[in-house]
Amino acid sequence: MPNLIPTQADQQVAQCLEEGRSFAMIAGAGAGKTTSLISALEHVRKEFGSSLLKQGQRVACITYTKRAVAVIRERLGFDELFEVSTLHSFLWGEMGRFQVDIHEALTHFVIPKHIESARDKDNGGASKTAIAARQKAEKLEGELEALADASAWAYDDSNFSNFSEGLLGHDDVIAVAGYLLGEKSVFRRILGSRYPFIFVDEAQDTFVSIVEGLNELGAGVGLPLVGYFGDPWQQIYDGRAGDFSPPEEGLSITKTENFRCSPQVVGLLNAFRTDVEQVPSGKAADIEGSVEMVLVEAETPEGPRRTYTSEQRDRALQKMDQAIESWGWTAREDVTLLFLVRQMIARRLGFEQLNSLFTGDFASSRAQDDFEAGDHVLVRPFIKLILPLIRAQQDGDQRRVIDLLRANSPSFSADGPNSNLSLGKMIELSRNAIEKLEATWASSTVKEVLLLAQDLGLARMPNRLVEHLSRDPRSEAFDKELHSQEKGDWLADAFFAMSTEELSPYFDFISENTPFSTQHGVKGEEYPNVVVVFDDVEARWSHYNFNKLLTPRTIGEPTEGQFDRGRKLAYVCFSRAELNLRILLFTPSPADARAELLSKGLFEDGQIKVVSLAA
Ligand SMILES: Nc1ncnc2c1ncn2[C@@H]1O[C@H](COP(=O)(O)OP(=O)(O)OP(=O)(O)O)[C@@H](O)[C@H]1O
Repeated sequence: MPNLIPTQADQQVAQCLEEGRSFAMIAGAGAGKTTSLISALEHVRKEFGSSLLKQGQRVACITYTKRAVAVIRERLGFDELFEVSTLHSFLWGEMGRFQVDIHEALTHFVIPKHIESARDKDNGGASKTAIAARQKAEKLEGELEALADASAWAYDDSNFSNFSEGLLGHDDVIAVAGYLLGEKSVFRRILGSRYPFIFVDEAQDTFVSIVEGLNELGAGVGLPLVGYFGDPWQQIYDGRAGDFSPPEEGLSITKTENFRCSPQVVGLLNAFRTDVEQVPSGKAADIEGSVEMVLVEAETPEGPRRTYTSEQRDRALQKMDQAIESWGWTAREDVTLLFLVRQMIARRLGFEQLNSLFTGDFASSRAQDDFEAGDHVLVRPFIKLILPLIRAQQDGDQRRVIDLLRANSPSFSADGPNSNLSLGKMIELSRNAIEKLEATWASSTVKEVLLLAQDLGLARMPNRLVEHLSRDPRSEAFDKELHSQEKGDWLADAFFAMSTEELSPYFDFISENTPFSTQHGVKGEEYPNVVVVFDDVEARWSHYNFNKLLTPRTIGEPTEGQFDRGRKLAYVCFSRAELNLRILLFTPSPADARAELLSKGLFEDGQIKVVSLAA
């Protein structure tokens, strides 16, 4: 990267690398943690690279997302010296050979723990929860018994394990790895000799048992060395290491620069967070930005389960629009709006029913996650092919139409039935097919469109989807407990019966073509102008309460969980702004909230505006 400003924290890291001393770099938002990580890796390459390679050793760099893996690999020039992977794939790659130990971990530790937690939920009574927990425990006990001679374990890139088939899901890979790192010194020794340098990016999001195991590996001075980079205040998912520390005799390093945010935004970050005092640095230090808080009087929710009705949601959005207009930010492309929940975004963009369906009773938490990622089996053909095709056709982009079809469509793929046609003929055929699809789109149900796409051989249909399409709709009334394993059928039936109208705005949101994002979805991002919208009515009450977090004297004290989760999420959101930050808080008592915020010194008088309902 050009014009990198050297920092004291990076010098301390370099010193640790020379001494073989483990370390943990704690750095606030915008500090350039990725830059520090890359310079550490480059330092190791320069000083120790050739001797490591001679001894068949490599450098491990564990990061959080597949996207980060790609970025780091590229920045290192795809050098074989480095093993850059996500945590799960790194761990599985190293432990997959230890089949006997995996078996021991599962039978002695992992499955018994699952059984224990199911038994804890069973009070011996006849409630549905107790019965379901009992059944789960019995099923697991049966599986555990049948495992006696199972030998081959594989990692199944999914949320759940299937023990009887020898498949481990995400969580259990972590649990097994934690056991091996903690209990099996041979495993630890081999890991340390294969990777004398192990770096962990986003360490706050690593699992506690893994940090504990790595800390044992990297303890003392000399190799192997473990280096963490992270920020405890940016741990926004539950059950992660959060407050990580270096291995024994390792060095804690604090990086105080903020290269991203204007001094005004850094001012708020420093008032909000007291463990690291950041210094505006580099080019950002010379920028003139701004921070403003708008307190909007919130309506009392009148919808089911203390939520807004659609009309109330619209009125809240209108208030937001007024505020945006008052800043002169309406319809600007350089403004990003961050919401806690998607329902508000879905209402605004026009996919509210779709969003409700995939967050409602018929959706498992996995179904919801997949929907949020645009990768649920029911929506996948629309997101991967049908909508991109229609858009490309509307834009007259024939090249893209053909590329999409070649990559995704059974009829037009390289080994498909039309593969030997001339390009002209392909274009003609595809145009006919897409025109048919477009004509059907406006007046048909989702199911009709899917069946047509299947008939035309346009979209590759996942097996689960084909099964749903070919069965009759479920006729019995849905029972939450009775049908908990089959609720996907009701989800599919309801989805198939919808019109296609909401799919297009959902596609735009998923493709990041709108100014909206969720607060959880913006980790690691940076935007010039940010509006953070806090509306507790829209939040899950037990998890987040931003009124209690920011104005406890006015609204009441948050629970420990609300406090901890809320302040980290708020910090992540505030710190995305490079230039200007706006915070919109819906509060039942704007005047009192204003007084409290001023007394806390988070904002100055001119930075807080109040909008009351009568306005
Ligand atoms: N040493 C440096 N000199 C100048 N600019 C830097 C330096 N390090 C990082 N930057 C710039 O600062 C910005 C923030 O860096 P980066 O996104 O890596 O921070 P981060 O610590 O990962 O932040 P966060 O934890 O908030 O996601 C980027 O625009 C990056 O290019």
